[in-house]
Amino acid sequence: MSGDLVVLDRPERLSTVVRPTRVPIASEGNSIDAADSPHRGRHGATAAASLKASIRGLYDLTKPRIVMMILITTGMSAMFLAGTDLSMWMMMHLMIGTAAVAGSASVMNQFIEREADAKMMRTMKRPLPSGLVSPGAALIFGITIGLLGTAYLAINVSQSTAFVGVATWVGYVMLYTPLKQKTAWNTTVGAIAGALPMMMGFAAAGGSLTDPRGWLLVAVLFLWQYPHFMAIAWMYRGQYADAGFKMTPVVEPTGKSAGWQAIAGALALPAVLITLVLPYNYAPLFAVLAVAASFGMIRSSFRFCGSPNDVTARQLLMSSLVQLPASLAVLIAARLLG
Ligand code: HEM
Ligand SMILES: CC(C)=CCC/C(C)=C/CC/C(C)=C/COP(=O)(O)OP(=O)(O)O
Repeated sequence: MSGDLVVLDRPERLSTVVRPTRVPIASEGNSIDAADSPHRGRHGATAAASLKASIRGLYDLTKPRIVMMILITTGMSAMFLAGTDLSMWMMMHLMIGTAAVAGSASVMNQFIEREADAKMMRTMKRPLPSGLVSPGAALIFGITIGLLGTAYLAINVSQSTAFVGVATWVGYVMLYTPLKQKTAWNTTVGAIAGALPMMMGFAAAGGSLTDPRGWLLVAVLFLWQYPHFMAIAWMYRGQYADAGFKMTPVVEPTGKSAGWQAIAGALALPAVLITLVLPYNYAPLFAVLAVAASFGMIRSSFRFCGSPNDVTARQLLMSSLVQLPASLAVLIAARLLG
């Protein structure tokens, strides 16, 4: 999910073990052989550098940027329900537990996709295809932080939060990830997994899993992912096809289907936002703000659908990255000021 830097490397450098003799330049996600290093012979320094690089590789496997985005959306959802009653201790526990479970999901996703990731320029520098981390180490790490994170949420936040976390993990790792190679419907399943952390935040703030407000919050993030991901899927359609991923623009190359899906998500989103702000004071004002926050992404979706190309797709991706924080800000403002 992240926009990894692509540094040239040989994809045939696939490895099944962490290579103790290689000193990777972790910041570049690249690596060089110890034999090339001027520090050859300084075993302590070499071992320390190798350990540091392996730790950095495990950290990168968690996809820290998507974890950060998930934490922001989860936290905003909790804030929307709790308002000024929000407990900072609860938030801290929610962030720690959710980061571990979401990080685990990303590690497992890359463990399963390590061969496909080696075929895409966008992902071939990741820790598994580049050989920085062994599949065995990734598997143990992913399972360990997933179990610890789930237990942490159940003990320190609530059992319902932990339950939704597990459902999200299963949806992402066991459904979305294998479906990417089978059907373009994978995006719908991935969007459900991407949106469920909203329900984790809602449940953490004391919300019931049957409260429609929680599901409206889930719907916000679910719908947003269509324009967000259709733009990305168009830009990387060649790489996705090479890696065997059946994204919409791969199976329907005109881009029209991707365009219509982007439009549908972009248009439905403000309707859900308006429904959420209706109960609060100044609802008409916040409804107008919700439409204003959505306008750029709606316009970009129509432009993309009318003429699917790399420029309109990039504009759509950019507008999606503005639209999400703007929408969340409108919701929080309605809750706190309305
Ligand atoms: C079906 C679900 C999703 C898919 C398949 C997806 C995929 C991606 C991909 C491949 C990129 C990299 C684009 C590039 O390299 O140019 C990206 C970027 C991004 N995504 Fe998503 N995403 C999804 C859901 C989400 C969700 C739920 C969030 C927020 C909670 C999110 C936030 C972002 C952000 C902020 C970026 C830009 C920064 C970055 O590259 O890390 N995405 N997404
Ligand atoms: C709390 C918890 C368990 C959260 C996990 C949910 C999660 C990580 C959602 C991310 C959304 C998503 C489908 C991203 C794309 O992955 P991708 O595999 O298509 O991205 P890639 O091609 O960059 O690997």
